[in-house]
Amino acid sequence: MTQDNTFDIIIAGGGATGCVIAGKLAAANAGLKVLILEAGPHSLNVDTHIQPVRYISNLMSPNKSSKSFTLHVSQPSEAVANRRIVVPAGSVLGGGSSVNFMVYTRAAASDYDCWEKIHQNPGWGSKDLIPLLKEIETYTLEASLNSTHGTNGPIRISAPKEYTNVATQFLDVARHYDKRRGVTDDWNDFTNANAYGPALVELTNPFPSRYIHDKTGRRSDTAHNFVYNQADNQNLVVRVESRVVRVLFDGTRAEGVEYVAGEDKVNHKVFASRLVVISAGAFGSPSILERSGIGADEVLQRNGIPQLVDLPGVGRDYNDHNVIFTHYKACQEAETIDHIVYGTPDALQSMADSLTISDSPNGSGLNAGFKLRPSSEDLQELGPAFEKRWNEFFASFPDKPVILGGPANAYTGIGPMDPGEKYFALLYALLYPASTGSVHIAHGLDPYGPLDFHHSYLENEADVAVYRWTYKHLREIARRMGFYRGEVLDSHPNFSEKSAAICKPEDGPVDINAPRIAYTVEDDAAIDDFHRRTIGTAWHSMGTCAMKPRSKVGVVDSRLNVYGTTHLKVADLSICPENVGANTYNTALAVGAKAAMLIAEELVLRL
Ligand SMILES: Cc1cc2nc3c(=O)[nH]c(=O)nc-3n(C[C@H](O)[C@H](O)[C@H](O)COP(=O)(O)OP(=O)(O)OC[C@H]3O[C@@H](n4cnc5c(N)ncnc54)[C@H](O)[C@@H]3O)c2cc1C
Repeated sequence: MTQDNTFDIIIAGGGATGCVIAGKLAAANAGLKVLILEAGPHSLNVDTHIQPVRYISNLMSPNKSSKSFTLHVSQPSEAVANRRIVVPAGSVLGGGSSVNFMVYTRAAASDYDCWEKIHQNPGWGSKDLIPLLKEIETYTLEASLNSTHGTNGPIRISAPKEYTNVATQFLDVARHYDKRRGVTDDWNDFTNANAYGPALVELTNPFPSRYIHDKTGRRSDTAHNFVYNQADNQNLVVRVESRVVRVLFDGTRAEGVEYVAGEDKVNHKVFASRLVVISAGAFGSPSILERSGIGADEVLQRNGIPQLVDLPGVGRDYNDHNVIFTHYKACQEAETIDHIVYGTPDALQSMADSLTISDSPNGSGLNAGFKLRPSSEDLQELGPAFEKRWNEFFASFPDKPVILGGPANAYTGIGPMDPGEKYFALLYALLYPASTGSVHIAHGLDPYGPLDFHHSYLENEADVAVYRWTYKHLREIARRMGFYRGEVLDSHPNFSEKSAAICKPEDGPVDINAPRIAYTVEDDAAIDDFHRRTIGTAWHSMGTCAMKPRSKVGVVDSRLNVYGTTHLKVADLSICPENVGANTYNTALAVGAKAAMLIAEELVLRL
């Protein structure tokens, strides 16, 4: 063991959460030796990571598997028409924060309160986490600054100062068609859960606000804002392209980790005198635990790994937000970003400067959105399949939306586009899927081996019912929009030719007061079938090392300690004991800040 191989703290995984933990602790404690081991490459000043405009082309690039993403391929499932679903996870310093869509939404306060009260985690309620989230951000949208937003943190949130006409038209129709809900000026105060938002310039707090620096136009990731900004701190060490195999133990005390690095995959060992923190995300963290002998008996036996701690919760309760995209044809007046989504590298380069500035309306392609809860009338339509779920999970928590989504100013499907045509998409993501899946290792100690991954999308009829209701509701809004020219057939249900719901090209919209389309039982089956054939990930994986009592099959306690071990914590979205009603980067920031606090308390460090 050489001096170079001993650190105070080792962070296994330099993603959204890991960079916050490492950066905060290193910045406040000059002598503290912190090592980040990250499976992916550096992101320092790399265009595809810092220029917001490149996020879609980066994700859609055929080379995405090579560097900054790991593609997790699920087992086929009947509930999704026997497809295997691919879930890309960021694999680069900054993790998801360096590749994500930068959409800024925040959870419901009751999400964290349930973590605290129902799942018995003192210190994790909204009263504890909201102040941390306030501290971490600088929210640059002026007039609507409410008490939950911060003004002095490293993560800068901005909003476009102009909007595409697709966004404004969507919201205009929504506010006139769906008068019950209306348009709000702050989605992100932890309470607002049933409205469209807003994109109309007289309103002050547009949705989605973005994790984009208001002055530089750069992505607000955790790699640059917590780690690369400390380049002169010799005690904060980052080793990239270094994949952690397992934790090394002295008895049940974590004393270091084994990892492989470089083209030749050379094996290394490093040691932590004070703490090992696993922060490798919802796929990586349970895998590292299982390779370390911590997990369910049968999983470890299948992989020939001797058991150190019997912890059957490892890899269970995989959760995600899944998403559906429907596409509509638009007339030529619609402002879309198809040229960006499908742009050549040269075209992207020439647009990059102007499109990274915060004034750009088109930088993200998402300028409006909604968080919706069904009304009592809607609940009738949703029927018995959703009733139990509603009563048990949603009814007592008015801040929990059921579905989140919005219009995207582009064709984001995989089928051919007609050259010269314009499109918009309506996307909708289920926020608290009722069914949960699992992630386990399947190749022994091989850290590159594909995982045994079950997503569980649409395995519960309650989830199927919510999607069916949402499809119908959004189609009514789309067909009232002035730009609407009919549905793109291969991204809608295959209704029978005789159906009143059949999709076809149209010359223009229907009247705002037109009757709703009447769907038959066969039509409903076609909608469900469409959802099963097309549902995909919303890139929000979590829950596989849940913070719950051990008796309730938890993996870590409320101080993030792995049960049955010492000097070992897990800190990333794998610890979420239950889903949140928003995009998940914000919750990763909360977990990072809270973990840094807990570690500082225990190791008597400054923060
Ligand atoms: C394509 C995409 C779009 C998204 N869009 C949005 C959005 O618009 N808004 C939003 O709020 N959220 C969004 N998210 C979600 C958000 O980015 C994630 O929820 C968040 O990054 C999760 O943080 P984490 O720390 O749990 O994991 P990650 O950020 O995934 O970090 C885990 C890190 O661990 C590394 N790792 C894994 N295994 C190992 C190993 N064995 N050894 C070493 N390192 C390892 C990975 O390479 C990765 O860097 C998106 C995510 C993706 C992937």
